[in-house]
Amino acid sequence: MSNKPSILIVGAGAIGSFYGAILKKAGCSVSTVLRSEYDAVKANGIKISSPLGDLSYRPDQVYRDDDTPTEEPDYLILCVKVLPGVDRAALVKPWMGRNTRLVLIENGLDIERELADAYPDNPIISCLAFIAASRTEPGVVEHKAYGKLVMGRYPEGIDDNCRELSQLFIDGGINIDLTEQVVAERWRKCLWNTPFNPLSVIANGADTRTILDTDGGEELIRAMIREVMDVAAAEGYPMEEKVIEQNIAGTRKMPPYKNSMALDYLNGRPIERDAVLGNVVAIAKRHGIPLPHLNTVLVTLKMRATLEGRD
Ligand SMILES: NC(=O)C1=CN([C@@H]2O[C@H](COP(=O)(O)OP(=O)(O)OC[C@H]3O[C@@H](n4cnc5c(N)ncnc54)[C@H](OP(=O)(O)O)[C@@H]3O)[C@@H](O)[C@H]2O)C=CC1
Ligand SMILES: CC(C)(CO)C(=O)C(=O)O
Repeated sequence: MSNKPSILIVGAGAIGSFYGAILKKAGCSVSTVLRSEYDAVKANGIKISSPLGDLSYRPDQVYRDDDTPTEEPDYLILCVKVLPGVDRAALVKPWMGRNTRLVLIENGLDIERELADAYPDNPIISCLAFIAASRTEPGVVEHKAYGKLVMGRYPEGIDDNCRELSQLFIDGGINIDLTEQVVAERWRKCLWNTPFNPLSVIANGADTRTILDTDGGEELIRAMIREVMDVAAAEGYPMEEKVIEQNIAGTRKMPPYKNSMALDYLNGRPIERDAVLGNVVAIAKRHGIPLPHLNTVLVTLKMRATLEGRD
């Protein structure tokens, strides 16, 4: 029996399956809670192709989301999409032990609070994933590139749990940046996600190159990034002016890329509109900051959702 911590992944899609594989490589027992992909994973395990090699594995236990738990994990890693109507606190409830550390690997802003309120005695580790990965079939994941996690205790600090978990990820072969200020890092990541992800949906799943090369596209992205920066600054997270050009230049260096929201949209799955954009607009309203570009995109997405019968 391994003396490494036990891991339970709730929501083993692209991200959960990949980071589960990394912890499996590091010698942890890794179990999964699944919904639609239960049968496929139970029968065949999880198949992952990756530039890091074949990361396929069989989870130690494969649970359905309505199973009764037989174990209390040391770390519960939550990787479901952050969607309205999905009560993440209720979703993890059966699996949370008294000593379970709750780890979020999910996009969006202000997404920790509901879990911190529900589990005030369990440490929460918040992570930002810089990775390109997607599900191609049930139980099959394609990891295309990158993989770094930025990780810190929520709402701030770095504790022994962060140190232990980050070391396991490093042992499994990925880079980790530990941060004392994970909320600031969420804002920093949203400088990219909040403009690019929703805009790609409005533009029918456009990739980064199309967005930036379309006449007026780069200018629009620049204006949207600036709006996110204004809100971040009002929340106490000012950023240097140069990050705007750094985000644009960094994106131009990448091959044309469809972000996770574009892929959700193209595959007919719900999009994380509110976690990535709606929450930024709501926070701006509290500060009385006008966001002409971001608000236009948000309202347009809402109109679309109404027409498609999704809201
Ligand atoms: N993919 C990427 O490259 C990146 C993703 N992210 C972020 O990571 C997070 C996860 O994204 P990703 O892995 O791509 O998403 P996926 O859609 O691939 O995976 C989400 C998983 O959650 C499962 N799930 C949802 N509800 C439940 C439930 N009630 N019980 C059990 N499982 C459930 C889904 O199952 P089902 O199939 O049944 O719906 C699915 O397996 C998101 O916040 C995303 O924004 C961040 C950076 C990059
Ligand atoms: C930053 C990026 C593009 C990849 O990590 C992402 O967060 C996404 O695809 O939503």
